[in-house]
Amino acid sequence: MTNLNIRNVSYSYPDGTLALEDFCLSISSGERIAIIGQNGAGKTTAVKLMNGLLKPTKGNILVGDMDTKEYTTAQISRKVGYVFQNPDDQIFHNNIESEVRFGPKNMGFNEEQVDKLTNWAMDLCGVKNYNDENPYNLPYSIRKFVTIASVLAMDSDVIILDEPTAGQDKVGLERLVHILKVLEEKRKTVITITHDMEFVTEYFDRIVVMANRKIVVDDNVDQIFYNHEVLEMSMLKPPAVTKMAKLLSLSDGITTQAQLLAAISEKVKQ
Ligand SMILES: Nc1ncnc2c1ncn2[C@@H]1O[C@H](COP(=O)(O)OP(=O)(O)OP(=O)(O)O)[C@@H](O)[C@H]1O
Repeated sequence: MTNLNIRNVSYSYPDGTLALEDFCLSISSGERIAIIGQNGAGKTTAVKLMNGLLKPTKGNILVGDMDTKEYTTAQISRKVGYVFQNPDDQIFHNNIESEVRFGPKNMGFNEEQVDKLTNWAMDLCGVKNYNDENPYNLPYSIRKFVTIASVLAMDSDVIILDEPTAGQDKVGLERLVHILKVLEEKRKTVITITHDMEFVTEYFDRIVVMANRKIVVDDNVDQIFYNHEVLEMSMLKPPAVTKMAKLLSLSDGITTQAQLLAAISEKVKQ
């Protein structure tokens, strides 16, 4: 069980760019959160701070009772795993199994545990068949699943996925949804950054909307996509399901396909 507490955090990159300003967020163990918002809002910076890759310029981040400023990135990533937006920024072995084994091995798991975690993660992410391949010879979508497997194999309590649906076809999306279900069963905390609103509404409960280095809203899905002011401010487009529900003059709060179908069949009955 690892809670995250981000307290009044600001972050400036070495060139002076202020990417995050007075950012506050508390995440309880087991939550499923999507962070959304315009390009450059500070989403990736925020999650890199949660996993200790970056350290706050001001304020503090507590991962459980560990202040990220007092621990190395390797120590924090035992609790918070981060799957990079671009797999090529993460992969550094020329063989998939070595890539996936690296994390659990370095975390001090014994050989048997490393084998078990590596096999489980490679299987779940569908990359076992590519075992002996050099990851760089594989398509982008598969490379992304290699990086997801590498993070899952570390068995951290919190898993952060940066744009996991980017470049995925139907098969990839189905695999991703299956992975999310398995993580939910294991009561892992899942945080995703995404521009894919269908993905947000179907699989996440709590939405954090960012704009201009700050959080502008932190709420449930239905509260966000029916709030015109928030949509304008954060330049978000509501999911197709919500647009259709509005066109059909159905009740507010419809964000998933199941809700849309239920509302239409209710209307037909009337
Ligand atoms: N290494 C860096 N050095 C300097 N500025 C950076 C660096 N990385 C990001 N920035 C800047 O920090 C701000 C926040 O960037 P960040 O990547 O966190 O935003 P984001 O919301 O994740 O954007 P996107 O949706 O485009 O990925 C932007 O102005 C960006 O240009």
